This record gives sequence, C-alpha cells and structure tokens, in this order.
Amino acid sequence: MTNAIQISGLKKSYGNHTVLKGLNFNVKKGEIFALLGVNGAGKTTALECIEGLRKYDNGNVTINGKMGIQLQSSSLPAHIKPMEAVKLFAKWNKTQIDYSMLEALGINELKKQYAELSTGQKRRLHLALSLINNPDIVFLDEPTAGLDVEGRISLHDQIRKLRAHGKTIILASHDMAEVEALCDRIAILNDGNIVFCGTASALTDRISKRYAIHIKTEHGNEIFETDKIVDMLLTLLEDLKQKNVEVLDIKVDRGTLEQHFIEIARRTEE
Ligand SMILES: Nc1ncnc2c1ncn2[C@@H]1O[C@H](COP(=O)(O)OP(=O)(O)OP(=O)(O)O)[C@@H](O)[C@H]1O
Repeated sequence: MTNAIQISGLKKSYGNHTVLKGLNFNVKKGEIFALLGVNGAGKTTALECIEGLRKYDNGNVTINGKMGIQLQSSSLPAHIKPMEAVKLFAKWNKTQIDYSMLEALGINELKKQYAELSTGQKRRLHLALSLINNPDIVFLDEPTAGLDVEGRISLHDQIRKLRAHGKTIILASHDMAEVEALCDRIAILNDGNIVFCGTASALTDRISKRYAIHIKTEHGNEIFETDKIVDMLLTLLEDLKQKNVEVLDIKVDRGTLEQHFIEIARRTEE
C-alpha cells in the first residue's frame, strides 16, 4: 500500500520550548490513522505543520493527494445557515455546489443559523465543509470533542464511510476508546516523540501481559497487579487459605487500552 503522508525528522519549537523533537511516521492510503497524546502533547502542532498551516523548523513532509481540513476549533458568521455555508465554501473552492454531504451528515434540513446550532451540528457542518473540495486526505482535529455518545457514534460512522470511499483520514484525539473503535493505526505522541506506532491490538499485545487480580473477601476488596498470573494467583490463594479468609469473588482482567496508554506516557517521562 502506498503512503498518503510521509513524515521524517519533523521538528518544531515555540521559542525555547521544543514540542516536536523529530517525528517519523507514514500514513497509508485508505487508512484511518490517529495521533494520540495527552493535552499539550503536540497533536495540533503536528497536524498543522503537516497541513502547511504552521511553519516547522526541520524535517520533510510529503503529501500525496488533495487535503481537506477540519481544525480543532473553527467558527462561521453567526447568521449563516448550513446551506449558505456550503454555497460559500464551494465558491471559494471553485467546485460545484453539492448538498449531499449535509444530507449524509443529517443536517441538510437545518434552517437554523450557525449561532443556533448545537456543538454536534456545528462539528458535522465543519466536517461537511472540509469535504467540499472532494479531498483524498482528510485531517480531523479532535472531531468528536464535546459530542454526546450518540453524536460520537454517528460521526464515527461518517468517518468510516469516508474510508470506504477510499479517503485517508488522519485525526488527533486523546480519547483511547475512540481511536480503538475507529482507527486502523495509532501513533502515540509523548514528550515530543512518537513512542508507539501500530495497530490498537499491537499496542494491547505489547503491554497487556499485565493482569489485575481483583479479590473480594470478608475483609473487603483488594487489587494485585502482576505479569505472572498463575504464580500470583497460587500465592494469593495459598495465603488466604492459611489465614482462613473467606473469598467472596475473584476476577482477573488485562487492563484497558487507556491504562496502557498512560503507562507508555509515564514510562517515557521517567
Ligand atoms: N502558537 C503557540 N505558541 C506557543 N506555544 C504553543 C503554541 N501552540 C501550542 N503551543 C504549546 O505547544 C504545546 C503543544 O500544543 P498543542 O496544541 O500542539 O498540543 P495538543 O496535543 O494538540 O493539545 P490538546 O490535546 O490540548 O489540544 C503546548 O505546550 C502548547 O502550550
């Protein structure tokens, strides 16, 4: 599969604060790719350097295709209606007026003005506007921020449809559940570097050899973490038996992707 985006040695500082220390990654054509990191990790900076909206200090960015961009926060004149916004953007982009994306996003019927739209409706409108030039590569900066569960699910469906139509999507998020459900590959950004790049399941496999044993006894609940599950269970049960403690429940889990994300972030901070 060829690459839609190729990044090598991407560096960016604001004054003496280095935010990107030399990023190297590729985004394959037709995939949904996430840049994941905590607040302030540099996701927006990276996206906007790639989009050409911010100057970077060093490195190479290659884009193979036409871009469509949804910024983290955007605004339109308060009185404009969704259909008028589409007309305006189509004119700017010198493309035909096409309301089908408004329809697909469930906002074509909206007679409301921009200022009267809900956060979710605004997000969907901005997504529709970023698609007006029929881009090959769609950049989305925290596309579901501020949306409720239903809004998220519906937007995820739309993003998957874009992939089904052959588009490449690169998005920034700090929501593990979102990227796990939606993305083909994830790059975790921490302290200016990519500390992991691969599939969600590769991330889970890499570090999910850690288990949490939840034991409920007559004295209360306790959690024990281990990567040697059998040894730990035998030791714990032997101990409980010797102390003659009544066990009410035992549960073992492998931790969530979110815990792994935090673990990776912490490890690189140490
Ligand atoms: N224009 C700017 N001038 C100076 N510092 C900036 C500027 N933009 C961002 N920064 C700093 O760069 C760092 C990365 O910011 P950035 O917005 O790229 O992070 P982010 O991962 O997108 O964060 P969030 O999840 O909160 O949106 C932060 O410490 C931020 O304060």
